[in-house]
Amino acid sequence: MAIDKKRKRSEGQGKRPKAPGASSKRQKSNAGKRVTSVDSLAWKTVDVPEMFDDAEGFYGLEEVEGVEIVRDGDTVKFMAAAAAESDASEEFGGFDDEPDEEAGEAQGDDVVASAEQVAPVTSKKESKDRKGASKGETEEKAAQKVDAKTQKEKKEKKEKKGAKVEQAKGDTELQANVFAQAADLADADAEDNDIDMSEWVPLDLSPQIMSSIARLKFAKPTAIQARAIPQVMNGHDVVGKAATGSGKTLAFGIPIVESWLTKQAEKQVAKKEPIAMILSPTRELAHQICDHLKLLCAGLTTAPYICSVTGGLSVQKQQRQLERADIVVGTPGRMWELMSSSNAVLGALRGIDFLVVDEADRLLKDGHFKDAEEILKAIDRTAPGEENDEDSDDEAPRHQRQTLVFSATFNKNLQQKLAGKARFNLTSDTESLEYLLKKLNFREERPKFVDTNPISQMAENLKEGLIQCGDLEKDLYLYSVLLLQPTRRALVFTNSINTVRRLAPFLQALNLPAFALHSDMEQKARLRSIERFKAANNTETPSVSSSISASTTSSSILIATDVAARGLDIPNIDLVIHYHVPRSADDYVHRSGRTARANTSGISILLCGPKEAVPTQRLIAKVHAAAAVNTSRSQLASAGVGVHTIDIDRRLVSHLRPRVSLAKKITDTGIAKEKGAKEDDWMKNAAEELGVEFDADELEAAGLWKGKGSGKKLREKEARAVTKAEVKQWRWELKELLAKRVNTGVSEKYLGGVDVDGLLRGARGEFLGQVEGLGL
Ligand SMILES: Nc1ncnc2c1ncn2[C@@H]1O[C@H](COP(=O)(O)OP(=O)(O)OP(=O)(O)O)[C@@H](O)[C@H]1O
Repeated sequence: MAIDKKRKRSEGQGKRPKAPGASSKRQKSNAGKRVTSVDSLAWKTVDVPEMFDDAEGFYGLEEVEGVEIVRDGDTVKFMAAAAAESDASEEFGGFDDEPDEEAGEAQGDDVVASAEQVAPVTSKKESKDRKGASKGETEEKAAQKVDAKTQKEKKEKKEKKGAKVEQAKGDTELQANVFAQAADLADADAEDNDIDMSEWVPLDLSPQIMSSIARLKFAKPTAIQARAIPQVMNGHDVVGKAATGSGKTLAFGIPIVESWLTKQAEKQVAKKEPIAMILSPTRELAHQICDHLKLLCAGLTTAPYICSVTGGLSVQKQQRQLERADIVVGTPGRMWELMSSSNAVLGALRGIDFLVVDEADRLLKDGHFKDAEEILKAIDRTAPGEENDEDSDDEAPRHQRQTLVFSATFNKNLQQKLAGKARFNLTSDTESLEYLLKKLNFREERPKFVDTNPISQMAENLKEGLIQCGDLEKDLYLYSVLLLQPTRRALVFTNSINTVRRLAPFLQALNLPAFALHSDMEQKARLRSIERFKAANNTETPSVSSSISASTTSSSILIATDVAARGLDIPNIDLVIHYHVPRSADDYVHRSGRTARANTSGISILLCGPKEAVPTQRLIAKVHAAAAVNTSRSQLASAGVGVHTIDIDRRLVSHLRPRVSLAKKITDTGIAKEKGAKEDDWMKNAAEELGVEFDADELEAAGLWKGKGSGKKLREKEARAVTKAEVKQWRWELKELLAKRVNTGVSEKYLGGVDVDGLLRGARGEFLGQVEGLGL
């Protein structure tokens, strides 16, 4: 008998499998049975796809065997053999047994015995139910499965369930978004049939995956998916290059899940070992890939368990998740930490079928290469403790696993090297990117190189603009752009953490909803910032209206360092602003790629100060070089290829200047005071330790110097001297200014019909005449 203790939810895809042995008439005889309570029965969690099992099994569904329901007048009784009762037996129906101290231990065996007993009696029904549960599983196999359930397994299951509940609690923050999307998917189920999936057919995917893709409403594969998926499914190593936002995650995700499903169907998954390890350069991207794959698997009857392993979150929890993972997504640092501290984990990861290096050009350099190198070395070792000799890498055995390397940017040399067309030049610099690429130890001599954007690296519907401004005017122009270019979400990139720390409160002072993201923040705060940025979604896109006030601008703004440049897939980012010119052309491509994703459109704007002019020119030339070679000058102009110079209406800018000055003064004062308080604390502690008296003025005088940075020090000192009353006054003035509307949209030719004075009086506004938007 299977009883749904909780209300059943629709499984989403196909019929939910019935619990094995479901039948109220399965027992022919009541001999040896007694009346018991529902809670005293030996309930077992229903075996379910792992990903749904995170919190409480299959939506909390439990089953019990060897029990008969007897109706006695208005009362329903449950007749069970002692074996089918749990150790938590209690008084029911006049029976008054002492609980057996060892019942818990005996219970498992008893249930197996009970299942064996009932199997022949219920075989017909059971077999029917099982057909619904898993394709082609025979009655005999089902019976064997029941046999194999030892008490040990049950214990493990219980422990696992505890761990799962804990994991689910801890992961709520990370998974909230996925489950919200999953709920939407469930609602969308009914419409699945409307989608024409014919363009996916040549990829020869399984019906389960096709159905999952249909649920995501992806009617056709993107170019990289269409070209890379068959190569991966045919067992090749693949190096994939495609524009930002073009669906690279599923280009490797779909074949990995396919492979897992095949193994599962062929019962090749003997013990719990991951089949894929996906390395990502940033924590946020790792979580996102994990969520993305979970979403793909949300409709599968049996799904792989996917987990993320990243810094900043509980190591123990991730260790537990890793032990049961089928697909692991992680950042190299934490991944190596877990691998190097557990032989079991290390051993399991040596057997992976797929190694994915996402954003490879970034992951294999920066601060990640050391850990990435350790990981690569460790998974190629043949036995624990056996080190590969770095000098004899050529002889390292080619592994059976497939290596998949993806990014939107690979420089030309690197492309050739990845494609096996260039020789490696291994000199003394063993920490070079080339060296690490060699370490990838591709299975094939030449991986398949799939390049879907050989000419332009930029997303197709991206418009690029450049605003020239003074070095000290960037705040003003940033604010002006945010007002003039109404967006649902805007992402502002800076080159320094300090600028993020300053710009977020600066924009907040101007009543704009700004959030900060940088690598110096606690991981939970980082994730919270992204969640808030995503949540504050004003679906109404404001247009350049006849008046500008704070309410007409972006519904949310994220100020970030390059930690947000790679891979982040946040819907409805319409605008990317480069507050500082990026350090490299590749950074520009990736930063700009946070907008205009998946065939949507977007704008990327560079704020360029005089000092940045030369690097900016070089950067633009590099990014658009290939396009320029293949396109005539007039074609370039008409097609909008390249970066357009934007002239912002100077009248508007000068009207906004007083607000910006006030907001800047308020913010700088706040930051200087906070910093000063911290420094004072530090000095006090140091003085205390030295046993001397702390005199702030004396110390400050001693610390004054006239060299580099002295101007900043002086400004900070002045800011610290500002009184609370002064700050209060500034705030009041700023409030007044922000309450004013800047009337911009009344075209001069209509002035005759407009009561301009009234308009100005009523709105306490300032009339600027017609102000165009950014003109992009
Ligand atoms: N076949 C498809 N049809 C429509 N949308 C898709 C398809 N495949 C993926 N997408 C969507 O496109 C968006 C971008 O995908 P993804 O994040 O994988 O891009 P990417 O190429 O990895 O970008 P980046 O280079 O910035 O990391 C995602 O929101 C994803 O859900």
